[in-house]
Amino acid sequence: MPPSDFTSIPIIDLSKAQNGNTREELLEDLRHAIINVGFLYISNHSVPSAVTKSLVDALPVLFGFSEHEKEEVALGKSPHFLGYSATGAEMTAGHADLREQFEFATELESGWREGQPLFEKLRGPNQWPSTYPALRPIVQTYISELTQLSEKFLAFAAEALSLPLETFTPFISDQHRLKLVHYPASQCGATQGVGPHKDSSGWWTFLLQASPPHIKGLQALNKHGDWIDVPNIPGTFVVNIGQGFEVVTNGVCKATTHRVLSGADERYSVPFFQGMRRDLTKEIAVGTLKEHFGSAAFVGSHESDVGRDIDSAFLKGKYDTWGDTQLRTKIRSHQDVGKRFYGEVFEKYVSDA
Ligand SMILES: O=C(O)CCC(=O)C(=O)O
Ligand SMILES: [Fe+2]
Repeated sequence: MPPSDFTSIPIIDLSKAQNGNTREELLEDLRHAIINVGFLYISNHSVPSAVTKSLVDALPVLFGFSEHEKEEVALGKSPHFLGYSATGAEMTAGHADLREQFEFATELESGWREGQPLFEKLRGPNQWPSTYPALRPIVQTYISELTQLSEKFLAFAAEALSLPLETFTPFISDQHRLKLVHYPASQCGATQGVGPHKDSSGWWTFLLQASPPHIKGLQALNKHGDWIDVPNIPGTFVVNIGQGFEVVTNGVCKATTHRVLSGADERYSVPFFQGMRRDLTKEIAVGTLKEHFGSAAFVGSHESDVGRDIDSAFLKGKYDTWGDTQLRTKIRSHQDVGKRFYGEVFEKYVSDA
């Protein structure tokens, strides 16, 4: 069986890094996971359990908001695509997703000025619900912890791929995004919570499955086309590769397709999308590590892959920077925001194949 035909998701214990004897084992396991699976759990990650618990406890409160309270922070009002979107507002793989979500990001001022690239408008403040002031510190603490964890993880990833620890740091954005997601119980058997996709928001995704372990839903696709369950293992985060990282590693580390099935139980989850620098050009993204990832050390991992072509809107599209591609993706999935705040490029971005 080729190594990429995984049938379960590996668990990487980050505490192994503290001991010289187990560190090599950790790096070897990680190398296998990021080259051959694209999905993994991390345990002993050092994010305090009190931080995750506060966030998990906030979810039923937040999603229990009245329509009026949700409307107060509607994503449709934000040029930065931050806020609440209702069930059915998003489509994946041609079907409406059965989920509602609040999107937050690293808290930033909107400093866009005339003459700057339009994608700089993606940067800007969150919308905080006025009736739930306790939410802001909970979300901000969580974003700050996950920012640190994701940076620490990138250093491990670099080491596992035989690169200097800081290699990936210059690609990281000042803005990371966090979605609080609620999949309502489905009335009619298993339906699409979110359809098959690869994460397009950037580098890596760090997902907290925020419902009890018996509630399943997340699945990853292996090379045989089998859907492999990714159950909630308490105390872990699920980590998966985004399309940006796939591009920078020249396709050696693939963004793995995944989906969520909704079922008889409602489910909560919280993906943190580590952001990629908006002004990153294709030339730098592809060129910087081309030689390293084209070397013989990675040939074995390539050969059984059907699609050596990287399936990336960034590479396929007509836009030169990651920021332009991100803006296009956001406008296409939230056309009301696109029309309202990005009228000058709306038609171009939406009609462009
Ligand atoms: O809810 C989940 O478990 C995964 C969500 C997801 O894949 C996404 O939002 O990109
Ligand atoms: Fe995803």
